[in-house]
Amino acid sequence: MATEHAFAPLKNDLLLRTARGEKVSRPPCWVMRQAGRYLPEYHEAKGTKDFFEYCRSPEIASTLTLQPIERFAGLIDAAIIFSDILVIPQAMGMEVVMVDGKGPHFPEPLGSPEDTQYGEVMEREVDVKESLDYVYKAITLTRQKLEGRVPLYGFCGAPFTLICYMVEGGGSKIFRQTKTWIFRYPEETKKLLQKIAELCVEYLAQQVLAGAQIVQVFDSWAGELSPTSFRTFALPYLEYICNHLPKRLKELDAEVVPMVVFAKGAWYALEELCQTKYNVIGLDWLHEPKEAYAVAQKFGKVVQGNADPGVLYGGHEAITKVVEEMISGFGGGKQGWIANLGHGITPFVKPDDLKFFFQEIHRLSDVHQEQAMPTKADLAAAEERLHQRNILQSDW
Ligand SMILES: Cc1c2[nH]c(c1CCC(=O)O)Cc1[nH]c(c(CCC(=O)O)c1C)Cc1[nH]c(c(CCC(=O)O)c1C)Cc1[nH]c(c(C)c1CCC(=O)O)C2
Repeated sequence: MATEHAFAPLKNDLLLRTARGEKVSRPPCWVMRQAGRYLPEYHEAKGTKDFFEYCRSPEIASTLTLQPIERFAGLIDAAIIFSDILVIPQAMGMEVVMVDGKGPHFPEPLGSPEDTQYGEVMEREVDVKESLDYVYKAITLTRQKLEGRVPLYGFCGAPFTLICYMVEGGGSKIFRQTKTWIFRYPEETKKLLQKIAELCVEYLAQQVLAGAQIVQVFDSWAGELSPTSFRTFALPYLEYICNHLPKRLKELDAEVVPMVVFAKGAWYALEELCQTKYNVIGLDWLHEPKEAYAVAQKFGKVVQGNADPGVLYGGHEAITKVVEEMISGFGGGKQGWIANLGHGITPFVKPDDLKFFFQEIHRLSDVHQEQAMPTKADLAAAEERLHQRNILQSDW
């Protein structure tokens, strides 16, 4: 095993054990975007600096990563490195700025494959090991500062979601450019997706070498695709990543860590995602916990999610109800479930309401009687419902 860095032993291994499918005493929890704008200490640390400037500073990135770990000490079971999915397009030579209150902006998005820019991007040699060195340094420093309190997630954006940003130039409502690319230029789109998938493998491998203990691939825009388009432009590249990362890690003499996939909005692809080599399948709140859990159990997969992030605006009673539904739906919470929101935490949430969400996960999983695992009849019923929904979807 590569011993490039010596880190303190892990004191809380609930999440890694759950990700590997083991039984645990309670469900591990964390939330996507847990280091972010809802935290007053985030704004304090950030000052007036540019977003990507503090992503590039290992000292600042590690400080921000640790903020929720310190605030929610004893309640939270994982850290996620403070960075952004758009560092890959940056490594590919594209300029990305973060506009306050608006989100990411590419001053020169990728034009059509008929432009010379496409050829340039395709031919450019990209060295993610060198150009994203600051991310690996931030990971190593964060592991040192964590002193084994909780494990650290590394992450990247999925190829499809990354090309959405690269061609749209930012967020979008109608995805005009993305849809033009996939429907008008499918072959060129696939070549670009493949190039990005290869970069993702190397980028995640380097994150693990630097100290990431689990990795997550965010396909945040998957839900913009039809099931057929998802199978053509998203799934094969998600699969490329999970099929190649373990091999690359072995080559580098690094530990093969658990892999998480989060394809937001792709509820129709749950079974297909369960058939990949990802260990954990991230769920958004379009999934009914009980139904998704039964499907995942059938394939021996762990799930992560899936409360509607909006419940954190709804006060204690609403939070308790959603947590109850998750715990009973996800088999009692002692195996096969990492508690999380169904997408990133949103601005304006009161940190104490997130704290209450975590406390309720601890409290209710403790009082919850050990549940029987789903029966064969439960599994068959869940499968039937899923097929019904797929049939309905293809009729639309
Ligand atoms: C789509 C996406 C992006 N970035 C990311 C995704 C995938 C997850 C998802 O779907 O939400 C991933 C991401 N971005 C950030 C993290 C940090 C780690 C964490 O706490 O989860 C992670 C895991 C920091 C961030 N990334 C961003 C902020 C806010 C920056 C600020 O205004 O201070 C943070 C803390 C900015 C960002 N970055 C991005 C957008 C669309 C925005 C603006 C909108 C928003 O803020 O929610 C791209």
